[in-house]
Amino acid sequence: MLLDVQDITTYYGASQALLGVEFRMGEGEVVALMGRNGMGKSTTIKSICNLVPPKTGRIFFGGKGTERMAPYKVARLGVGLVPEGRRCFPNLSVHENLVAAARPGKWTLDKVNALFPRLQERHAQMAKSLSGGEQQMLAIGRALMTNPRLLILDEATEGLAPVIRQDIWRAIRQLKAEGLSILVVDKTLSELLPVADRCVILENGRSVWTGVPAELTAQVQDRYLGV
Ligand SMILES: Nc1ncnc2c1ncn2[C@@H]1O[C@H](COP(=O)(O)OP(=O)(O)OP(=O)(O)O)[C@@H](O)[C@H]1O
Repeated sequence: MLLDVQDITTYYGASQALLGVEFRMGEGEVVALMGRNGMGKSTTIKSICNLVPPKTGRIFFGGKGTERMAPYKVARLGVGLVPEGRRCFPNLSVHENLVAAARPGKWTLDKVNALFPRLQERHAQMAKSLSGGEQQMLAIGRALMTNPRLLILDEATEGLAPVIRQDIWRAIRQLKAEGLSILVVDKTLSELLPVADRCVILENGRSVWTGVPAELTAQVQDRYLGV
């Protein structure tokens, strides 16, 4: 078991955002975390990273309980987060952004450059002058440079041009093929479902459905994803 989220509840001040989320991920699995807007997907991710620590429940990463662990320590255990809004260092170059994140492992500068040739072509450019899609690639590249055991992608393709989205989905498929464990939140089901091994659906801060993509019938989609 790589990640074991056990019945967590999470608050923002007095307001409760998660009322009981549980799911597990095995090594090498791609899990799609789904649900309508505001149902708790980002909060679940922030809870896993201890950016907003859960109040009750437990989270184990690689068998280790992460409660009271500082976010950087959770990252060091091997959780690589690409947060919503693709944060990079704006005044560092592409190259500097990537090497600043580096930790030893199979993901090197060369490998990231091969995954995203657009980044290689722009290695000396300041991150702030990249397009939104290129910044997203840089954010993913940075996370990979930490050589994570689990990559978390929160809306990594949102608001990007179609060609760039294709590049990012191609990269995600390649990462899966290489055996990387990925927890992914994304609204494009036509891309997400073929790559997912399993889906976890949240509703009002609770995990309410889990299954393989083939079980995600139109009925289930209507009920929980309501488009
Ligand atoms: N910083 C915050 N302070 C207070 N409440 C918050 C904060 N962030 C999120 N919430 C609330 O927590 C609940 C879950 O939000 P969350 O962002 O986790 O949902 P989500 O499923 O990721 O939605 P979206 O797809 O819209 O990002 C919502 O009711 C939201 O209003």
